[in-house]
Amino acid sequence: MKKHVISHWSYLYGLLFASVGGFSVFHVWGELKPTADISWLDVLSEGGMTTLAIFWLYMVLRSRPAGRVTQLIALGLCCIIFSWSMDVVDEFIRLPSTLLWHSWLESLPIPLALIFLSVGIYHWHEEEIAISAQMAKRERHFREHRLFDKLIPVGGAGYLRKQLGLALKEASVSMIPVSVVAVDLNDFNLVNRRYGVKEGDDILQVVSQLLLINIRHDDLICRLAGDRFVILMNNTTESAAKLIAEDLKQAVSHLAYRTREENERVHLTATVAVTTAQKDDTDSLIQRLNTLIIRNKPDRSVLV
Ligand SMILES: Nc1nc2c(ncn2[C@@H]2O[C@H](COP(=O)(O)OP(=O)(O)OP(=O)(O)O)[C@@H](O)[C@H]2O)c(=O)[nH]1
Repeated sequence: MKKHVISHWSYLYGLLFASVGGFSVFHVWGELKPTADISWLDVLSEGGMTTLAIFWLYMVLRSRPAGRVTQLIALGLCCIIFSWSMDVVDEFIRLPSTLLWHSWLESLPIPLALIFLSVGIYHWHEEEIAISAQMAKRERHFREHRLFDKLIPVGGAGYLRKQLGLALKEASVSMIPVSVVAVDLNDFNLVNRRYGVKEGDDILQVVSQLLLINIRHDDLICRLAGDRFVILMNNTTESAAKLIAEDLKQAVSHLAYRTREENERVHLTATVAVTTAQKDDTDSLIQRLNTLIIRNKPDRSVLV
């Protein structure tokens, strides 16, 4: 069943329609104020507030997918923009005090806006909790999207180093084992060459999702470089990490990815390496993992 979704343009049309209605009220019943009566400071502050609210609406519509939360927040912001823009017009045009419209135009949209925004923010909060639960394997102690890869939605090398540093510090106090697993695709340059870099990007995205699904809830996955992913496993012995690494290797080799253009099945294989921290710092641990990956690489990988 097709889901009913309000297009982002509808908010603009609704706002324009309401504003034309509001301006018409001023035009029909109002009279221009003499320049001396205009408070330019109020015009400036109310105009600035309206511009800011338009910017908020733009940011919300640009960054959020269509849906209930976006609808409620956009409607709330539309009410605010309408009310504040009427405030600006009010600085230039005087309406007779007998006209009820006058107060309604400016004051009615604000309580409506607060209701829309409150309900919208409540549902946004619920949505964030659900997203945070899903993101737990990608971000552990803090959220810093600067360190996140735009293409592959997991942390990059910088994020891994930060998290590894924290984990090693914690482990030195609590004496719990910290293991790291590297998963490196074999002959990925051939995939790029054969299907193009765009398809290669899509494959990397799919592989990152596949690894995410197959790691445990408390593990953290990051992309160390190109086609190399590293999973940080707190409180995990080397033998336990090896079992998971083997599962990840199997998962990659069973992935049935089909290319968009040729609808061809891409057979991927991966090399895995596992090591456990022993009085290591971040650099020595990553260096050992990289050396192990190189050592474990097969002479030739299979790409059909
Ligand atoms: N599509 C795509 N390719 C990338 C990205 N980052 C790195 N690569 C490619 O990944 C390939 C990695 O090359 P290598 O390090 O030689 O790895 P490999 O071809 O898998 O060879 P082995 O690891 O020795 O099996 C290079 O061709 C890079 O261009 C990316 O973000 N997207």
